Amino acid sequence: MNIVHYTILIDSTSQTDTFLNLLLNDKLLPDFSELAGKTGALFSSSQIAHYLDKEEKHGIKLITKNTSQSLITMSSGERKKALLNYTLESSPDYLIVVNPFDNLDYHYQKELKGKLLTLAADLPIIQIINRVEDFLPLAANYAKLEGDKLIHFDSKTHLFSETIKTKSTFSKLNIPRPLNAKLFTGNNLVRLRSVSVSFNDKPVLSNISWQIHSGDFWQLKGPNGSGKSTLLAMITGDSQKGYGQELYLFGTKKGSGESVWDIKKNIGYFTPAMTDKFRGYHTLENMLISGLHDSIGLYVKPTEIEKRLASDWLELLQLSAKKTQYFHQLSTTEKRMLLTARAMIKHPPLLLLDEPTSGLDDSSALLFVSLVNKIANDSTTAIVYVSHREEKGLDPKKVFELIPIKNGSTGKIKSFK
Ligand SMILES: Nc1ncnc2c1ncn2[C@@H]1O[C@H](COP(=O)(O)OP(=O)(O)OP(=O)(O)O)[C@@H](O)[C@H]1O
Repeated sequence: MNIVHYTILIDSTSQTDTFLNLLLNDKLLPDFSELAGKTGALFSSSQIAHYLDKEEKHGIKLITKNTSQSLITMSSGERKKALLNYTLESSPDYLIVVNPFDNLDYHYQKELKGKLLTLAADLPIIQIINRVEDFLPLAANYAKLEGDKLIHFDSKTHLFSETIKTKSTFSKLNIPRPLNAKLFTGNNLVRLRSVSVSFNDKPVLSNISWQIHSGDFWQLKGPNGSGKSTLLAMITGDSQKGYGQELYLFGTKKGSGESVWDIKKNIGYFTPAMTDKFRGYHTLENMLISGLHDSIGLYVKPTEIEKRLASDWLELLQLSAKKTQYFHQLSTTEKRMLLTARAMIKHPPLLLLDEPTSGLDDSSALLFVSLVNKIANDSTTAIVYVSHREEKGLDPKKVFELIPIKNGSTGKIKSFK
């Protein structure tokens, strides 16, 4: 049997959800005529979000029915593994994989690549990717999704030459100065000494010691399940695991009467999942100003000074022309840049960026990274950037790497100075 595969390149203009919907409902004939009447299965982060929502809302176990853990408590890599097993159980006629290697560590990427290549002997695979390095070598039909249009290419080389079009980087403008805010001004932002964490007797972090100082630029690395999110949750005050341990946040020992708000006001935070929280009609200006008030929408009338500050940020992001547009009208890349600017607008002592480029194409990732480097250069805000990828152009000064061993991960520091 001659199996037909597809490779489809996407970027921040692609209307991927609409495309997938049409494809799965047989509405993309004649392009995919050999799939007509067949049942496809989807392996994507949107499916994980769908099942997270379903399992939470209805208190049922779907993709986690064979495990003792709920989906919400799993690490991103563990969720992807669970989704793949669940998807393949339904014996689909064809498989759509969207950015399958995002959020996965090197070893699981390799394992998944092998698995998909084996499956491809019998199962048509439609790979939808935005990073050239994620290309799975399948003899395939090649196309690019531009907006809602599928443009066909006769070879992989022609398709990928499309991605080399680099977008402009930032102007020489400095990042706008903050307004006066009562934030922590000390040098020792975060200090952990021999901190350990277990979940239900499963050790995750073992004897972690780490200090984050004002102006630091860290990359936080470690394989799937090594405890990166667990560590971040302790720093943001979202985990109770730090109580009774040597964990100091912004000059205060964890558990000495501080509120979560005392911690959070000193932290700017961005992770791609946040984009979905802003569903209403928020103008770009209001979105930015809401970062000064730590609110999701803006519920107070902005002052002229706040408006001026928002306008300066929009100029830096080259979004001034879209000032009166709504957030949901922006491209994926623009949304991420705006939410990062929102996290940074008050120049918090600490900025946490959790896999901020996952799901971005190569040139968008480069643009995003240049914003992060600019923030690092133009401010005293310390940055912690979590990423599995060796992010091209990213310029951290130190790396904190979690190394899993039997009793939980230990931390290793690498400094580039
Ligand atoms: N509430 C919880 N209950 C049980 N186990 C948990 C809980 N939270 C985290 N874990 C487990 O702790 C381990 C570390 O998870 P964490 O999410 O911190 O890893 P990570 O390094 O961020 O991984 P990834 O790169 O896959 O996102 C995982 O094995 C996870 O299943």
